This record gives sequence, structure tokens and C-alpha cells, in this order.
Amino acid sequence: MGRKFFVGGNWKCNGTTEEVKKIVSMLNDAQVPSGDVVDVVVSPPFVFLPLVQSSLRSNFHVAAQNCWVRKGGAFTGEVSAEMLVNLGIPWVIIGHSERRSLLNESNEFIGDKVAYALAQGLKVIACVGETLEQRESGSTLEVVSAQTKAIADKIPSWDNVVLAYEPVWAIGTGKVATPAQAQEVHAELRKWLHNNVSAEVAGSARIIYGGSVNGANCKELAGQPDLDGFLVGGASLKPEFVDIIKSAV
Ligand SMILES: O=C(CO)COP(=O)(O)O
Repeated sequence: MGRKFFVGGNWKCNGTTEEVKKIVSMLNDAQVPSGDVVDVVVSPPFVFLPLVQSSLRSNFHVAAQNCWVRKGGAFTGEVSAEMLVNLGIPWVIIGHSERRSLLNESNEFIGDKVAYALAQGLKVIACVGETLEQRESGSTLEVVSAQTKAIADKIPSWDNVVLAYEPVWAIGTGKVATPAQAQEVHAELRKWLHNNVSAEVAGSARIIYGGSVNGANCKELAGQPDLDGFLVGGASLKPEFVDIIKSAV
């Protein structure tokens, strides 16, 4: 169906200048499949974006981990989408579960952010995912559909959106979703897009998985038909990130 594999590395709130330089040189030296086969996007903290942007190999790209919901101004501590564009940062992660839960970002706020970022010309990695409680109570599909709807309602096009399914119970816990669990939700999300957006978007939108992905479990997950890549946390800071990129082929 021609959906290009996508591997994102979310560095979260980690790193010193020295560590960032080391990761970048590890990535620059890596033998990986060509850019026709896989998109690789790494997401350092804001303060390291210019360093990574200027030193990273040209076939890998960078993402910010967040941006402000509207035009910049008197919003102390925030970084606007316009600033990212001004710096030539092509991607931004929006709606990560850590921001949803720790900073109380609502579905609606995230929908607004995705829409604003897209309107400024950024490409967006939009995250959805259920908590353990929600999974155990059987509401996984309802939760991820509502999160996806809040985004779909606000955006005119899915061309520049990658949807990341990140079950909260799998993030940073070492508890990865089984390939079957991931495939089930990815297929449902694709069906949701088919029924609520269009058949074309359902066919072309990349849906990537995040949550305790590592060099050992990536290959089997990557083989699932509706799984188009990964958003990697902890392992994106380590050499095994290269193995995850290689799971594209
Ligand atoms: O939150 C994640 C990526 O955005 C996943 O984190 P881990 O890979 O550390 O579980």
C-alpha cells in the first residue's frame, strides 16, 4: 500500500550537550536503509534542537516534543509553532501521554494544537493511547477513537500527520504490547479513519506504535500489517535505536 515506514526517537527530558553529541555521532555513523524506505525523526529537548539539527545527517530529521497551541506572545515558558518553523524544524510531537497526564492536556486542547501546528506548516506526530485502567475496563477503542476524533474534527487534512498509538501502560514500563494487541488497535484506528475521514486517508495514514519498543521486540511488531513504524522512548537514546530503524526492511 506504499506507506513508508517511520521511526521516531523521543528523547523526552534527557541529555547533556556531551550525551547529545554522542547520540548524534552514533546515528551519523550507522548503516541504515535508505530514506526511500524509512523516515527517521529524532526529538531532542527544545534546547538541543539547533545542535541536533545542525549536526545530524541530512537524511534524518528532527522533531520538537511540543509547541504552543496558538500564535506566540505573552506565554512564559512556551515555544510557538512559528519559532519551530523559523528554525527549520520540520516535525513536532503533540499529545504525548506524559503531557496529557502530567500537564492535563485535554483532547480538545491537543486537537487545537495539532491544527495550529499544521497550519503553520509543521508535520505532526499525534499521540493517542489508553491507560491500564481503561484497557482493563474494556474502553480502549472508545478512548483512542475519542482522542483521534478530537484531532480529526479540527484538521483539514491528514497529509502531514503520523498517528502514534502509545498505550500508557506500555510506556517506560518494559511491558510492550504484544504484536496482536498492537495490530488490533492499529486496525481499529484505521477503520475509524475509514469510517470518519475517508478511505483514502485510512489507506495512506501512517499509524506507528510506541511503548517499550526495543531492538529485540521491534521486528515482530514491524511485521504487523497495520503497524507503520515506531515512536521509541528509552531505546532511542541507545545504539539499539539503529536496530529499530533497520526493522523497516
Ligand atoms: O513514550 C514513548 C515514546 O514517545 C515510549 O517510551 P518507551 O519506549 O521508553 O516506553
